[in-house]
Amino acid sequence: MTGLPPEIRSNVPGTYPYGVWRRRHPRLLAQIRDAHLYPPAIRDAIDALSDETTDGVMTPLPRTAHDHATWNGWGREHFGAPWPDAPFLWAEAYFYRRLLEAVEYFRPGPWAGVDPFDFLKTEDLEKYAPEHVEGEALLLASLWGNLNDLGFKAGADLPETAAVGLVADDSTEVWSILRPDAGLALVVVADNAGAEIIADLALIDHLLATDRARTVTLHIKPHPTFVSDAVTADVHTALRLLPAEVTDRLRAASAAGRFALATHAFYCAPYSYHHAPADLAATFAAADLTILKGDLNYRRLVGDRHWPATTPFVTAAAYFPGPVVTLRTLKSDALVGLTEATLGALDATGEAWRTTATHALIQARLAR
Ligand SMILES: O=P(O)(O)OC[C@@]1(O)O[C@H](CO)[C@@H](O)[C@@H]1O
Repeated sequence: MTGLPPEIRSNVPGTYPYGVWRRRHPRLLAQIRDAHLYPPAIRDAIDALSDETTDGVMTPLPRTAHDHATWNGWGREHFGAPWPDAPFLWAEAYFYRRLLEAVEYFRPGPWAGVDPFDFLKTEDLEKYAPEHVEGEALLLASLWGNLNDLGFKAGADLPETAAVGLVADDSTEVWSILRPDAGLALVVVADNAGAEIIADLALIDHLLATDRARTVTLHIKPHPTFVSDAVTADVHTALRLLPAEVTDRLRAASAAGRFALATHAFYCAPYSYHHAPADLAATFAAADLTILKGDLNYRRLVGDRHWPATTPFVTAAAYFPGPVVTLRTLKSDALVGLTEATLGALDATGEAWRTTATHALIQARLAR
């Protein structure tokens, strides 16, 4: 892509993405290895991935992988070099694909289709306490639900700081188009399972019940990735935990064709939405509004790049095929749309406010 700032890479010691490769991923891999009855071959494959990603060079998927050719094409320029030298977004997406290979997720046998992150999702849900939220607060509940990111928590190097506040807030504009009886066709691109998808479903129910939305399509991941990203099974788990009346309305909306799940292989591809394939771009273009949830979707929306944080959001999101709003807690470096005053005040705190999920944002580009 021309005219965009340089991509964020993870090869600079002391930076946030550097720590993801040095600390978060090795810890996560060891947890996954030890939580399952994996045979020695799988345990060794997980350990080999840990060694490769920390001190080795990136290697391709085996020829037996169904998507070997696709990843080979995408990865040609990165294979043979240390993992942190590749763009951070690229390398993380490939890391999660390689993990599924190590645990034989796509291979016929006892581990086929077994979500390697399920034990973390289950453990987390045991702590879930339902909250009663109504009206416009549902948007904020869905936003802060994004704290429920188990990949992020696997870092375990988080400060015990409570949520502080919004660094940008376009919610008034968003509610002005999400008005009662607006009858919009919405796409919601989900992020995490557990408390986040539960809050998303509660918001979706409200939008459908008030006919703000005529239809909602909830886009989820085609297979497990980024630890807690929601797949179909996680939506079904969430339906069991929502109040019965919400679940009943969502089931009725689904039966009536007003609420549907969708997915796309591109959601696990290592690229920003600038590279969305034509069919997915057409889906975004056809929607009256796309709601993108979470940090990773934000990085994929604006591009995981060294943007000056005061770049207007509408400039960074200008290319997106239709009206878009992003609900994100700040867990990585990419950031646009701040005023000079906000940026100055946050930087003056001396805190790692961009990457510790203490802050969040609601940014929208509603014009076509
Ligand atoms: O998309 P989410 O769940 O909000 O966050 C994804 C995430 O955990 O992955 C990256 C680091 O590995 C960061 O972008 C972020 O912390």
